[in-house]
Amino acid sequence: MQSASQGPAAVLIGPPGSGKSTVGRLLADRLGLPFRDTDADVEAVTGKTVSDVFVEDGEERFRELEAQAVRDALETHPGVLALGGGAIMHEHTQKLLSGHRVVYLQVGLDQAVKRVGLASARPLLVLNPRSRLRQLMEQRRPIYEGLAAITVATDGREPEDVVTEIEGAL
Ligand SMILES: Nc1ncnc2c1ncn2[C@@H]1O[C@H](COP(=O)(O)OP(=O)(O)O)[C@@H](O)[C@H]1O
Ligand SMILES: O=C(O)C1=C[C@@H](OP(=O)(O)O)[C@@H](O)[C@H](O)C1
Ligand SMILES: [Mg+2]
Repeated sequence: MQSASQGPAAVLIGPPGSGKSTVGRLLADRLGLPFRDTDADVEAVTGKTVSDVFVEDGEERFRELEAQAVRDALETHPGVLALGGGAIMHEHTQKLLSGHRVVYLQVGLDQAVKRVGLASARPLLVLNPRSRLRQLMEQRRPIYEGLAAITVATDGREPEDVVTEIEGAL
């Protein structure tokens, strides 16, 4: 692994269903480092689920809390950090990410729809998950690409295999 002066060993970005939370935890285990997920941080700070924060406080408030969680983690977390899929839309977060080991997990629309269907509720994808996902992925793709230091395709691959590729690239 490359040595870094500071910051997380890897920061995972990508759309919902790309596997950031799953692959991030496995990568941290593999590296023997702690794992952190900004969605879990927001839940810990608010004492609510991400869905409840969206419904009760609104998306704007969620984005503020998320940006704060990213800022804290980039300063203090030495392990693997998974961001929520939309965290990179925040302009200050984009600036903060430059210089970090940002790993972009790519996923195609079909796979993302399948994976999200299997996972817990995502408030943005409750209605019309396929068309919402397509819209989010098209809007965000240039940003994910622009921030990525390492890009890994995940379609048709097991999480363990994705982890092995990231480990080799770090
Ligand atoms: N490479 C993969 N192949 C198959 N299923 C996956 C893969 N990566 C993640 N999953 C599954 O997809 C769902 C969403 O994964 P998750 O890690 O929550 O994604 P994200 O955090 O990027 O939204 C979970 O059920 C997870 O087990
Ligand atoms: O893409 C998004 O805007 C979101 C993605 C979710 O995280 P995952 O990408 O881990 O699903 C979560 O932060 C929230 O539901 C909003
Ligand atoms: Mg996640």
